[in-house]
Order: sequence, then C-alpha cells, then structure tokens
Amino acid sequence: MQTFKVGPDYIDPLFHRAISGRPCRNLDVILTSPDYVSACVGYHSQGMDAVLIEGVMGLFDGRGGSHEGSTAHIAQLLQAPILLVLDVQKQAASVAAVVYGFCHYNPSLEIAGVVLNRVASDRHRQLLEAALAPLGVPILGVLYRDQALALPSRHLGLVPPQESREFQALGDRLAHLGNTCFDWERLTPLLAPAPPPPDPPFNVSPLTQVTIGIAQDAAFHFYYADTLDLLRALGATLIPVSPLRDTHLPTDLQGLILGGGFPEVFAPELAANHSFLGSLRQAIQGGLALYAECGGLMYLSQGIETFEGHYYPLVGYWPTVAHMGKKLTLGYRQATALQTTVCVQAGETVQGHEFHYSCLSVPPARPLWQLAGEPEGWGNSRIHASYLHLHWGGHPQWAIRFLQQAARAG
Ligand SMILES: NC(=O)CC[C@H](N)C(=O)O
Repeated sequence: MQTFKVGPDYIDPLFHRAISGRPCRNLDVILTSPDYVSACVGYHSQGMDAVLIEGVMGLFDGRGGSHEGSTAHIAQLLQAPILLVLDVQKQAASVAAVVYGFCHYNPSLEIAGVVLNRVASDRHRQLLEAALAPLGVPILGVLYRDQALALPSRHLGLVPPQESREFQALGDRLAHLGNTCFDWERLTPLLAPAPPPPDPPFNVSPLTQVTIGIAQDAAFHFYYADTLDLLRALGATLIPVSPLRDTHLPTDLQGLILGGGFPEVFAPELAANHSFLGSLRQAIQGGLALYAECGGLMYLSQGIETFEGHYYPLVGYWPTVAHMGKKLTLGYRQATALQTTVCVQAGETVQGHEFHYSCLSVPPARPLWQLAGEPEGWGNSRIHASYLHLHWGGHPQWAIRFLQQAARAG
C-alpha cells in the first residue's frame, strides 16, 4: 500500500511508514503545486494494490480559513473518493445532519462512505445507523470507544512512533481492528489506484556525485520523503548521521542536512555528545555545505533552554539561544530571500511552513528574510539555516544549488 498525507505535517507520515513499510508522501499544493501533487500520487501509486490518503484537519480546512490546500482541494484535484471519519462519541441523531452537511456543502465531491469512531455501545451504534439510513451514505467502518487505543500526544502532535512505547505495543491490536471493524468488500475498490500518469513528480538527471549527511535519529527526523528522493536522483549519496549517538561526523561528507525534530526533548544527550559537537564545529570551519531547518537551526545555536527551564549548550554557531516558548508558531509563510545562501538566491520568493514552539533570544544581524514580519534566518554561500521548512521536491533548484555548493566544498 502507498500512503499519502495532505499538508505539511512531518509526524503523521511516520505512523503510515511504520505500518505500511514505505515512505509516506506529503501532498501539499502550497509548498509544491497542483501538478506536482497529481504527478506524485500517480507516480508512487504505480504497481500498488491500494492507495490511502490521510486528510488534514476537517475536510474543508485550508490555508487561512480558505479551502486552498485542504483535503477537499486534494480530493477534487485527484478525483478521489472521500471516506469521512466521524468522532461520534457525543452524538446520536445529529450525526445525520453532520453527514448531510458534508455531502451537500460541495456536491462535486464524492463522499463514498463514513467511519464511525468512538461508538460507545451496540445501542449507540443502532441509533447512529438508524439516523444515517435515510441518507444512503454507507457506513464502511465502526470503531468502538477504547481508551487503550489512545496514542500519547505532546507539543507538536502525537509522540512519534519511534519514541512511543504505546504505539509499538498496539501493533497486533490495530491489525485485529483493521481486520474486524471495516467493510472491506466495499472499501477495497475505493482504495484502488487511479490509472497513473507515468511522469515522475520531478524530472531531473544526475548532476554530480556528492556525499551528504542527513541527521536522522529521534532528535532530528522532519524530512519530506520526496526531498530525499530528489537528492538521490540528483546523484547524492545520503548517509544517515546521528547527533545523538554517533561519536563523530563522518569525515568524507561534503554537505550536511539538519532537519527539524525534537532537539529540546533530547537536549541533555545532544549536549553530552561532546565529540560529535566538536567534529561538527570542525567540519563547519572546514567549509562543509550546511542546510538546517527549525530543530536543526536550534541545534546550531548556543544552546537550548527546555520547557522545564534547563539550559544545554550545543554547537554554538549562531549567537543566539533557543528557548522553548508557550505559543505554537504555525502556518504557511511566503518569504523573499535577502541573502544568497547554499539553497536560495537573494531576491527569490519561497513558500514554506513554520511549525515550532521555540524562539530565539537574539534575531540575526543580517537576516535571511522576514518571516511573519520579523527578521529571521542566516545564510551565506555555504550555509542556510531558518525556521522555515521547505519542500525541495517541488523546487529542484534548491537541491541543485545545495549539491553544487557541496561539490565545491569537497
Ligand atoms: N519544526 C521543528 O523542527 C520543531 C522544533 C522544536 N521541536 C520546536 O517545537 O521548536
């Protein structure tokens, strides 16, 4: 099965990956484009027996209160049938009004069925079934309320699967529910992939042979699968690197990507890994091409002050401290680069996404750009570091610049 996730989220795709065994791909028309999204689904659905796209928020919730980038937008673009998952725990007859509303709000969408989630009892189920019967919308799944199935959440969403013992313990239970709670006879045809257009989402040829480290461990793992594919398609060899566990940065790297994640959760371990920090400082001095986003940017700062108020010194490259704040900064941002970096050119306007609780104590003296009206980010011909997450798949020029710069550095 190939899975996809609507929107810019990095955490839900990890659950899909853990279950399907294949990278889950983000479908985001704002960070990429409608053509990119269609090609991505077509290309990665080839040869699959089933395709599942998880939506984001409510069906019609898109950028800034519009429908742009919403699950409905993606469903319309792909002509995909929709399965409405409803939390029915506090409803009986009202469920019919909710389903009626979703079906009629935009009649060009195909609501193929509903899944009733958190049903309290058999009696509750009968009430819901009776309420929905006149609408003729099939009930394709029924899940009973079960506290033992709840997954733990924290800041930024669910606790990622690799950190969640609860999730790991649920494997067999979830498989059993999957087998027993759904009407597979009617669901299976809905999951069939549409005939794919054969074009890949990006069409690039190998550029140069470079070795790039990708920070990949429990502290850093916010990457779009397509970004990694694009780098490989351009000829990069990607070496997973762990600032948590590795004693040194590999010496043969020409570039390093430090993605987002949870450095604040692992700050004690990251700060205690002196030999890794030392080798990274040395590699940066030596001219390594470096791209850091959000959690990666925090790691490059003087240190992190955690939610609990503990301070842990880190790489110390930027003259600023990352404090965990009380407010979530979240949303799409448009930014115009004021500096040429290892990734973007001065004057270039990008669409990205911000998703963090931390904030920096000191803004950059020569900012990379303005984010939501504030000076933000650092960059020069060897480095790019910002809170802004970018989807390189939809913009191969960013990956090309990074690899070219890394090749020069090597
Ligand atoms: N998007 C990210 O990389 C998040 C970084 C960090 N966990 C924060 O909340 O600030």
